[in-house]
Amino acid sequence: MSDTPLVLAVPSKGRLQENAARFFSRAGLEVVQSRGARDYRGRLAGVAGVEIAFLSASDIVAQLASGGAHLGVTGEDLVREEIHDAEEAVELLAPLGFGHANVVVAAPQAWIDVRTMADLDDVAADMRVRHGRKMRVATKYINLTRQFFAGHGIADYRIVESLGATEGAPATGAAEIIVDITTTGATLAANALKVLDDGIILRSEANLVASLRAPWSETARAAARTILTRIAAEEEARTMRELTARVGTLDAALEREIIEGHGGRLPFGGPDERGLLTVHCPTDRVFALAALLTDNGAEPVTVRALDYVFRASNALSERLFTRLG
Ligand SMILES: Nc1ncnc2c1ncn2[C@@H]1O[C@H](COP(=O)(O)OP(=O)(O)OP(=O)(O)O)[C@@H](O)[C@H]1O
Ligand SMILES: O=P(O)(O)OC[C@H]1O[C@H](OP(=O)(O)OP(=O)(O)O)[C@H](O)[C@@H]1O
Ligand SMILES: [Mg+2]
Repeated sequence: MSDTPLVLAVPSKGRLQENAARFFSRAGLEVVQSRGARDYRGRLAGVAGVEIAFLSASDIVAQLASGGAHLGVTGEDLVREEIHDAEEAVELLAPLGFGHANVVVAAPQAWIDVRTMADLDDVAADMRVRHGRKMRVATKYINLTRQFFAGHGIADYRIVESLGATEGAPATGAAEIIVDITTTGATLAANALKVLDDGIILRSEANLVASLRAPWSETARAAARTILTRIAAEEEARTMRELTARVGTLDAALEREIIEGHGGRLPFGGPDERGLLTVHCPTDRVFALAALLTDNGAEPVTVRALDYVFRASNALSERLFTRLG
């Protein structure tokens, strides 16, 4: 039990596969597929105690919910839809900046008077009173739909479960409206559907998700620490730049301006014995900070991107281990 490996669930198909692979490789985590293995498993090069499970995005959610996987990359939409007690079962450690998609309520464009959920409520009541039947909603997001409609006080409807080509349901007569995921809107447009003005149920993206029900052995915890440390180190490096300049001495006013005025950090403290100062700052503050330094007589100012910034602790690990206790 104390050496139960960490199971890391990685998308093996679909929309998230390529970006997820890129995300791990950027963090220096090389996924190696075991050869000849009977089940679909792999490992992480150079990181002990890790088993990779290659699964679809929705299977990853199921494994995280049951504790069959410790960590995984999957869409928030699937987490919210498929785990009824998501708050207790999992922790969303970090949004990953890819796999963006909205879960939306869409109606036929021909319904020109229907723009909002309130309008939809009128349509539903009307259908019920005048035609004695309920408005049908085609979707695979049954739970998200129920919660959202209830939140808008809409009760006169019936869900028609749809497991593919949901956008076609209004045209075929299987349902009046739909709830589905959309990124570009092209599929909705091709089916003459429109998103209601207040019909965005969830703005989703891929997340790094931890299971709170997995067997968190010492081995699994150590592996998670290694993985999260690399991810955090790459993320910090990617979102900042390092400026170097000879300032001689650093007066208090300039130091305050660097830190408070520009969100800068002095990772190695004040200037070294040669008067060289190293500043880390968010990428969008580089030019302003470089100007500040040259205005204060420091030149030249060099700027570079870094690969990693390793720290003894990071927000991802802290989040996970606080939750695990
Ligand atoms: N345009 C999009 N359409 C659908 N999903 C998207 C889109 N963009 C990002 N995603 C994300 O990708 C996740 C996985 O969707 P995808 O359709 O790729 O799964 P899949 O591996 O094909 O599995 P399935 O066979 O169950 O559809 C979605 O739940 C969502 O979080
Ligand atoms: O807004 P768009 O950019 O046009 O994307 C939306 C489409 O993508 C998804 O389907 P997917 O391709 O994943 O097929 P699936 O339903 O078979 O999983 C979704 O169900 C829509 O059909
Ligand atoms: Mg799909």
